[in-house]
Amino acid sequence: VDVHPQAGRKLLRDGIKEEATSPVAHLQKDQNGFHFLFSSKIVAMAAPGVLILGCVFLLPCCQPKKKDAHSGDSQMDLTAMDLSSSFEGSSHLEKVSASPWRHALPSPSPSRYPPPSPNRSRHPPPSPRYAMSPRLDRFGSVHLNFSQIAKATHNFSSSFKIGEGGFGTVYKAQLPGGQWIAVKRAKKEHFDSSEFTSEVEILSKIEHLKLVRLLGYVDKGNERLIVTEYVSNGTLREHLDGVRDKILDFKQRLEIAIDIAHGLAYLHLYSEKKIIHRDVKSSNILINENLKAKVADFGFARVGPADGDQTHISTKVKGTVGYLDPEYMKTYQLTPKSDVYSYGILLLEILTGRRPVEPKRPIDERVTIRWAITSYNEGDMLRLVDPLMNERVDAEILDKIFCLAFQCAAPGRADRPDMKSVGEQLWAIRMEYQRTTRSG
Ligand SMILES: Nc1ncnc2c1ncn2[C@@H]1O[C@H](COP(=O)(O)OP(=O)(O)OP(=O)(O)O)[C@@H](O)[C@H]1O
Repeated sequence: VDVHPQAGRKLLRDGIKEEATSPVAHLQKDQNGFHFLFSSKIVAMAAPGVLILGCVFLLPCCQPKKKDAHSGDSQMDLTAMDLSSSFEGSSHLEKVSASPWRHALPSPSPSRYPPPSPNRSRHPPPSPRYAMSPRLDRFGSVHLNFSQIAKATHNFSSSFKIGEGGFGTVYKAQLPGGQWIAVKRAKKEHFDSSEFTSEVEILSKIEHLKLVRLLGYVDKGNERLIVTEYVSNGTLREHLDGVRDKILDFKQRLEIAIDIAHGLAYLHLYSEKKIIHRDVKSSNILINENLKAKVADFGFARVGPADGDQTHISTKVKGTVGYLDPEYMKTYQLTPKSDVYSYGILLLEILTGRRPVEPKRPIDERVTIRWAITSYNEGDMLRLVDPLMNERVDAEILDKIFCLAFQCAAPGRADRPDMKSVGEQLWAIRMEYQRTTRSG
C-alpha cells in the first residue's frame, strides 16, 4: 500500500470542516445553561448503532477470539459469513440483554469462513524475516536472543507473569543494565496466526510517547516473543475498577483521554502509514507511574487505506464486543473512524466507570451507550458520572465531554470527528476545566 502522508493530512483536514456540522453540534441548551436537550437526530443516530451493538451479543456464529474473565471483554474475529448469517433473526436488544452476553457467545463454530487450511502446520517454520532477533534502529531498543530473555524472566516464571491475553502470556523482566521490559510470549496455538507478524510489523513502524514502544522481538523455532517497554501501573480498566491505589479524579481521567487521543491521532494521521488499531479498549491502555496513558496491543492493527481515492479497506471484522464500530460490522469497511467509534465508547467508560456492556445491571442500563444517551436526554447527566469519582465537576464541562463521546460513537462514520479534532476538543475542555477550578 502506497501512502502519501501529506495528501492524507490535507484530506483529513478538509474532512473536519464537514464534521463540524454534525448532529451533536445542534444540541440545545436549557434556561439554566447546564442541561442540553438532544436533538431528535442524535437519538435516531444512536438507535441503529445500539441495535447493531445488540445484534453482536446474539451473533450465533460469532467466535469469541478470547474471553478475559477478569475484564469481561470478548474479542471477536468475524468473517463475512459469520456476520451475514448472524444478522438474521437477531434484532432484539432486550433478548440480548436478558442473557449475559459473554455467556451467550457460543464456542467456535465449525462453519467458520474461511475454513482452516488442512495443510497448515500448527508450528510452521519461522518466517525468514524474523529468524533472528534484529537490532531495531531506535533509542533504547534491545538486542536479545531467546536464552537471554528466558534468563531475565527466570525461565518464564509465574512470579514474573504480569498478564495474560488471547495471544499469549506477558512477563516482566529486568535486564542486566537495570531496564525493565515486558515480554509477550505467544501461545503455541497462535503460531500460525497473523497477530505476531502484524504486531511486530506495525510496532516497528511507529514511535510515539503515547504508544507502547517496541524494543525487540524473537521469532525462532517454536518461540515468538515481543519485547516492549514495561509500563508499570496497570491498565486503565484496573484503575477504573479501583483495584489500583487511588481512584482517578476528573483531571486525571481527562489527561488520560487526551493521551489516548494523541496516540490514535498519531496512528491515523502522522505515522509513516495510516494505521488503524482495531482494538481500542480500556484493557489495552497501559498507565505509568505518572498516570500517563499509552496505547498497547497492536495484534489486530492494520495499515489503513492509502490516501487518494481509497476511503476504506475491506476486511473481516475484528475487535472487541461493545467497542466494535457498527458500520464496519455491517459493511466490513474499515477506516480510522472505526477506532474513533471505539474511542467514543472508551471515553464514556472513562467518565462513567462502566464497561461498554454491564450484564448484571437492570435491563435498561446494560448497554452503557444506550443508558447514557437516554439519561442525557432526560436531563440526568450527573447520574452518568462515575460515583467513585466523588467530586463536583462543572456541568458545562461534563456536557461537552459527554457530547464528544456521543459524537465519536455515532453509528455512521461520517458523523464522527477524526482523532485530531477529538484531541483539539479535549484540549479546549481542559482549558475550560482549568479556568473553572482556578476561579472556583
Ligand atoms: N508493556 C506492558 N507493560 C506492562 N504490562 C503489560 C504490558 N503489555 C501487557 N501488559 C499486561 O499484560 C496483560 C495482557 O496483555 P496483552 O496485550 O497480551 O493482552 P490483552 O490486551 O488483555 O489481550 P489481547 O492481546 O488478546 O488483546 C495486559 O492487560 C497488561 O496487564
